[in-house]
Amino acid sequence: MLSSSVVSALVAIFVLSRIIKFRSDRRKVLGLPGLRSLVTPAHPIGALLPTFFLNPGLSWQWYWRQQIYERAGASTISVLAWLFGDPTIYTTSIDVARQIVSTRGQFEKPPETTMITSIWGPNLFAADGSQWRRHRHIMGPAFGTEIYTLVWKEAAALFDEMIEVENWKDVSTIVLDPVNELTTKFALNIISRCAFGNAMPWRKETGKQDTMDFAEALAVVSHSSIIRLVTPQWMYKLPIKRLHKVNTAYKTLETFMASLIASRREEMSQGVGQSRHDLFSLMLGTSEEEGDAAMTNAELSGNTFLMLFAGHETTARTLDAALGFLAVYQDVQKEIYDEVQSVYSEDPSLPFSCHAKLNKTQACFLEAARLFPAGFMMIRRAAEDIVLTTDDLHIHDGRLPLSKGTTLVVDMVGLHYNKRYFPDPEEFRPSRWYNARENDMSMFSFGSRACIGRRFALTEAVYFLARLLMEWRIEPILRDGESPNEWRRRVMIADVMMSLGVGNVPVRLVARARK
Ligand code: HEM
Repeated sequence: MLSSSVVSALVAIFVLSRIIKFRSDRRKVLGLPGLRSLVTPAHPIGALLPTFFLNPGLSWQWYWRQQIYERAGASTISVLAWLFGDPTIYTTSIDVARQIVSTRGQFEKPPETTMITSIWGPNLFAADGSQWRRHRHIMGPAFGTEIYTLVWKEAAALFDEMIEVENWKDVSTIVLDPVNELTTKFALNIISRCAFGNAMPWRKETGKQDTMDFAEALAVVSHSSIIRLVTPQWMYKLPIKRLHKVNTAYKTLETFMASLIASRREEMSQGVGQSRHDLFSLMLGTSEEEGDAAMTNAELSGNTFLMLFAGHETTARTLDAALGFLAVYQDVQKEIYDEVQSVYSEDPSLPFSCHAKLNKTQACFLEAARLFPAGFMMIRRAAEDIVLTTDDLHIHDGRLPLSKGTTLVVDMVGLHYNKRYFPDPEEFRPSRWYNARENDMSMFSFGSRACIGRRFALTEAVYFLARLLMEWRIEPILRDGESPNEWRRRVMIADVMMSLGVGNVPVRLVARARK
C-alpha cells in the first residue's frame, strides 16, 4: 500500500505538471483569451463525455455558441485544458477561416481527424498538397451539368415512387414523427443512384427480411464508422450480434465495390459504358485519361464511399432542419410556396431548367444549413510557423503568430451565428441568401477546397422541397398547450454525430387543396 505521504507527493507532482503544461500552452497561443476547461473538446475523454460546465465536449460549439466568444471579446480564441488535450485555436471569423482552409500548403488536415474517411481507401477529403490536387483534378469534371441533370431526374423518379409506395396520393394528412427517417432514406437513395447507378427500392422487398441487402448495408455502415475504426479484427469472431451485423455490412459493400470497379473497367476497355452518367463512371472516365496518375482501385473505392457518406447525411440533416423551420415559420413557408407554385404554373412537369427559378427554395435550404451547419468543424494544423491576420485588432494588433504544429478549428456554428455577418442570427431568414453567389455559401467552406458536392446537394434539396411544398403544407406536431415557438425550443436542438444536425423533428404534412 502506498503511504499517504507518497500519495500526496504524487498528487502534488501531478498538479504541478498540469500547471506547467497550462502555462506553457498559454504561451503557445500568446495568451489569447477563450475557453478554459479540464479537458479539450476533441480529446477522447472530453469527446466521450457530455457537455457540462467542466467539460465542453463535442457539443459546446452549439450550447455555448455565443457566450464564449462574447466573453472573450474576440472572434478568434484559444481553447486550453488544465488536464488533457493540446491547445487549439477556434475561429468564427470568415477572414481567418479563409486563411486557414486555403490550399497554399501552410495548413494541413491532421491525419487523425480524417482517418475515419479513409477506411475504404485514400480519398479527396483526407488528401493534402499535390495528392489533393490530383484527386480534385480527376473528380472535379464529374461535378457538372450532366450529374446535376441526373440528380434532378432521379429525385423526380424517387419522389413519385415514394408517394406510390407509401400510398400518399389521396391522403389528407401524413404524420412524420420524425421526418428524419424519410429524408435519410431519400438522400441515401439519391446518392446511391447518382454515385454509381444503383436504384434501391423505396421499401425492402417482403420475404427478404433476414438477408442484408445493399440499402441496409449502406445504412449500417454509415452509422458504424467509429465502431469499425476502433474494433480489432478478432473481436468480430466473438458472439456479439451488433459486431456481426457491422462486419456483414462492410463485407457486402466491399464485394459490391470490387465488382463495380471490375465491371466498369471491363465496359470501358470494350468501349461501352459511355452512356452512364453517374459520378463513379464520370470519375473513372477522367481517371483513365490520366495515364500514370490514374486512380488506383483503392482510391476509386475511397472516393466513391466518401461521396456516398459525405453526400447523404449532410443533405438529409439539412433538409430536416429546413422542414422544421418551415413548420414554425408559416409566413416563410407561404412565401416559398408562392414561388414554387408560380414555377409550377409555367410547367407542371418541373424540368431541370426550373431549378434556377427556385431561388427562394434554395435560399431556404441554405438558411437551414446556416443554422445547422452539417460540417460543423474544419480542422487544420499549421504546417509551418505562420502569422495569421485576425479581425480582433485589440489583441496583438490583429496579428497572431503561430508555431508549426498548432491546431486550428474553423467553428462553423460560431461563424454562422456571428452577428457581424448574420444580424439576428437565431432568426430563420432565407432572404439572407436570395441570389447568393456560390462563393458566399459559407456552410460549404471557402475557396478552392470548398465542398465539391454543394451543387449536387442544392439540386437534390431544391427538387425535394419544391415537390413537398407543392403537395403539402408542413406543420409542427405540437404537444398539448405547446406553441410553435416552444416546439422550436424543444425540437430544434443540435445533435452532434459525424456531422451536426437537428435531432428528431416531428411534423405533419397536410395535403393542399388541388386546383
Ligand atoms: C448540405 C450538404 C453539405 C454540406 C453542408 C457540406 C459541407 C462541406 C464542408 C464544410 C466541406 C469542407 C470540409 C473541410 O475542408 O474540412 C465539405 C467538403 C466535401 N464535401 Fe460536402 N457538404 C455537403 C454535401 C456534400 C455532397 C452532396 C457531397 C458529394 C456528393 C459532398 C462531398 C464533399 C467532398 C468530397 C468534400 C471534400 C472536398 C475537398 O477536400 O476538396 N458534400 N463539405
